[in-house]
Amino acid sequence: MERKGNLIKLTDLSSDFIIDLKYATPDNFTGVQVYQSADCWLDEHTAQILIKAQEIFEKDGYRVKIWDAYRPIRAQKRFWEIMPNDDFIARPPDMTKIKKFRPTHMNGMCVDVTLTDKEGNEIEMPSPFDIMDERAALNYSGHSENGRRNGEYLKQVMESVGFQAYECEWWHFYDVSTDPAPFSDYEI
Ligand SMILES: C[C@@H](N)C(=O)N[C@H](C)C(=O)O
Ligand SMILES: [Zn+2]
Repeated sequence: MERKGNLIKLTDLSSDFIIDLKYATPDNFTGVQVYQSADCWLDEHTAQILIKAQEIFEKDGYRVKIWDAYRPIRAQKRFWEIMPNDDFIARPPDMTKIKKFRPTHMNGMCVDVTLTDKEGNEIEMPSPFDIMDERAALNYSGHSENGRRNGEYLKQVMESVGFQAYECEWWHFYDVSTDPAPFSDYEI
């Protein structure tokens, strides 16, 4: 199995996911392709609990689509330059000073996900991905009933396996059930 530090390629563990990394295409808030490849790298523990979630979703008739997983520090810096807003972008670290790590995309311990039906059609969710305003929050009052219910179901299953939802972005989940790995800057 190919590895980069704590990271593994999700497709080496499972072929059940729909991998659609938005930052490997120009179809994202930056308007340009940021990653060189569409390979989905994750911390190994994070991948294992995501597979547990996927098994639950599959029993309920859904598939998991992944919009983002491991994100190198260099990409996080680019995102922050474009959108320096703590609600929607994690502040890039000063790696010369950092002493304690936490789950982020920069150690492959966060995922941005949605759900599809068995045929791969996205189901209705609270908002489009990376909308970066109050509509991204699951508790925004203007969502459709169906979108809100599906967002709550996504959150409930993800939290049942060891992720924590992020209140400002319904699609973003932290692996809070293991020790955080160091951030890294592998080219992907
Ligand atoms: C940029 C967005 N998809 C995202 O992942 N935001 C969180 C807060 C992050 O940058 O870690
Ligand atoms: Zn995210």
